Amino acid sequence: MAKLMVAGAGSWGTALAVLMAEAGRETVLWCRDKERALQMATARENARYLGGVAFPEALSVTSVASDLKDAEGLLFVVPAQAARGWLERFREATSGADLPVALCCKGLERGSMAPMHKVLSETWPEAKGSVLSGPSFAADVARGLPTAVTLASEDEAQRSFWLERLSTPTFRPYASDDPLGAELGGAVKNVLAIACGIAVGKGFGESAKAALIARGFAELQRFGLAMGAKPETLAGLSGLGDLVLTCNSPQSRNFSLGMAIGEGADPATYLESQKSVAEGAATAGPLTEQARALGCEMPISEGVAAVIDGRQGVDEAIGGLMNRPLRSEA
Ligand SMILES: NC(=O)C1=CN([C@@H]2O[C@H](COP(=O)(O)OP(=O)(O)OC[C@H]3O[C@@H](n4cnc5c(N)ncnc54)[C@H](OP(=O)(O)O)[C@@H]3O)[C@@H](O)[C@H]2O)C=CC1
Ligand SMILES: O=C(CO)COP(=O)(O)O
Repeated sequence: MAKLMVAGAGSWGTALAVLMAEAGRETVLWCRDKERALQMATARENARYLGGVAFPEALSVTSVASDLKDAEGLLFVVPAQAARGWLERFREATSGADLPVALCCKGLERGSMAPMHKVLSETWPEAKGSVLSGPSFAADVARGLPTAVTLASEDEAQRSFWLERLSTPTFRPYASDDPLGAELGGAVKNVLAIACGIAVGKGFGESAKAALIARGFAELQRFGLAMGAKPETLAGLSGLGDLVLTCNSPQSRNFSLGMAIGEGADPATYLESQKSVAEGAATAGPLTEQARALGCEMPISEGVAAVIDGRQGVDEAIGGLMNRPLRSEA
């Protein structure tokens, strides 16, 4: 089997690269910073984002985008807001090759409101896009803990390509033909995890959190269906599965962001202090903008967007949610 490239040397890209290499697949991890790539290649670990996880022998590191020319597939793990520029660079580096690309980032692009597979088709139309999403903390996957995710593509050949390469004794991808649904679940759950974190940070207790997860899932479904996703995808690993994971653990950066806000932190100041990405913060705006355009009610996500953008304080946003007109649950 030829080698795979993983682009993006944050915690998730590194965990996926380690997973692939541990299973004996020749893997190259691309990092945008030349010096950091050299450091990782020498130290045989990514101390900045995934310290303590040794790089297997089959893993090499590069900062050269054109190394993708020697790869049979790309796992793209760059944060959503930076995806467009890097996809353009990778297309250029491969002269527009029709390469399998699995999109692993979870967010909507600010401005265009586009999901990542749309950004891929606009920037690199020859690429064969798939989506890898689902409940999977990088640290769990890198430690070899059992994990199940969704691998979605409309193209059967692409599903087979990735299922064969991604499955390991501890990592189980399930096939789906609904990349849009798989992507939207991952993008929306990040926004909802911020809301759950806020509730926990405020000390609201488990009942409030359960209510937010259930009403949040109603929002996720409403939005997903309005966008054209399949209901079974939204109720699967990449939707409900990832929502439950992310809304219940401080291991989640989105949940932790919410907790800090609930405890009184200023969102912008907190975000500036973090090296890790909390995708929900940037996705809340485009998500709610798109929802409004579709006439789709998302009051929890609206509250998160207002708090993140500084339009509302936390107490005002919570008051807004609790005082909405009474309605049916459906
Ligand atoms: N961590 C996880 O458990 C999971 C994460 N994901 C998704 O994976 C994606 C990547 O997140 P993750 O690996 O966690 O990231 P981390 O928070 O661990 O690290 C941030 C990464 O983003 C990079 N980055 C920041 N700004 C830019 C930019 N402008 N251009 C290119 N790269 C940039 C950083 O590079 P640098 O160090 O050079 O700044 C670094 O590699 C996200 O969409 C996330 O939602 C999905 C599933 C699980
Ligand atoms: O997507 C994730 C787990 O599936 C990781 O969530 P966070 O980005 O909130 O850490």
